[in-house]
Amino acid sequence: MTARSEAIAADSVPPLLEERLTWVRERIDGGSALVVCLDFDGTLAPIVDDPAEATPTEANRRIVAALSDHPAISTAVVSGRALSDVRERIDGPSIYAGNHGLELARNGSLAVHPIARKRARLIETVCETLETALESVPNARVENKGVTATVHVRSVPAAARPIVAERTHTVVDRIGGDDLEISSGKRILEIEPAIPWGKGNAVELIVADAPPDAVPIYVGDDVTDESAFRAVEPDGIGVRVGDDAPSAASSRVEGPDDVAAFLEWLGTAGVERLDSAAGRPVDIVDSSRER
Ligand SMILES: O=P(O)(O)OC[C@H]1O[C@H](O[C@H]2O[C@H](CO)[C@@H](O)[C@H](O)[C@H]2O)[C@H](O)[C@@H](O)[C@@H]1O
Repeated sequence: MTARSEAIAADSVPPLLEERLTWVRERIDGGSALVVCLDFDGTLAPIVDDPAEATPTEANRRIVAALSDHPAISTAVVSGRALSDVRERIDGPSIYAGNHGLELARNGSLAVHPIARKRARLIETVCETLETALESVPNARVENKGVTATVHVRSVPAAARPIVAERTHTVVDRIGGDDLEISSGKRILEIEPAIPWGKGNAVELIVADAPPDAVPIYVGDDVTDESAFRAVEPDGIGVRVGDDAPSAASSRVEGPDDVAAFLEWLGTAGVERLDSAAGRPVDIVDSSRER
């Protein structure tokens, strides 16, 4: 027995997912294909102090590339980062959504939400103003992502974080008025166009391209991933990574290493079930192959 077939026999998944395994298997048994949508920071890549240094774990890098090669699996990365940024950080998927779904690259074309595109100039002005307003705050960073921006406070001394929040709100209110809004994430303030559009909308578009009986899966770790969980549940599988915050995802794993273990399971036991249910010869994903 090879290591891979042993893994299949054990049907092993990360500990937190074990109690949901029957449910996960049932979802997969009902489909002929998978649409695997993955958040980036905190999901494929561990959270780090410097956002420019974020990189997927080696195991996630390999398994995402391997899943992307399987004919019955579509993979997508759905990130809060700019699309051009996240695309540089992980290879393989045929679909990328950036800026929380405001940018979507699929089927060879890139779509940008038209209102977001119009407000990019406002975002730029906000970023320039914030660079000056936050200059004196140690380690405050402004990330201009084109149609949105992020103010990072992870490395800002705790006592100075309220100052960053206050200055950011003042600048965004003054320059953006009703056209921009602020939401929060993991030690960040996200500055976005005030429009009802999020990751969930992008995931709905991605899933609509797949066969009707494809099983949608979304794995993510933060507040902005919640709309995406709602887009795939209850027929698909939502997996929240980390913390125990209330979530629309019905399953949980602990961190990026567990994400890799879950994706490995999908590529072995999951694919075996999928192929058998569809009456296809079993085509197990091999993530150990050098690429
Ligand atoms: O939707 P995601 O792909 O998870 O992107 C959300 C934000 O991720 C990045 O910030 C987060 O990760 C950084 C690196 O680990 C960390 O330093 C920061 O504190 C986290 O909030 C990214 O820089 C943002 O643009 C994304 O919106």
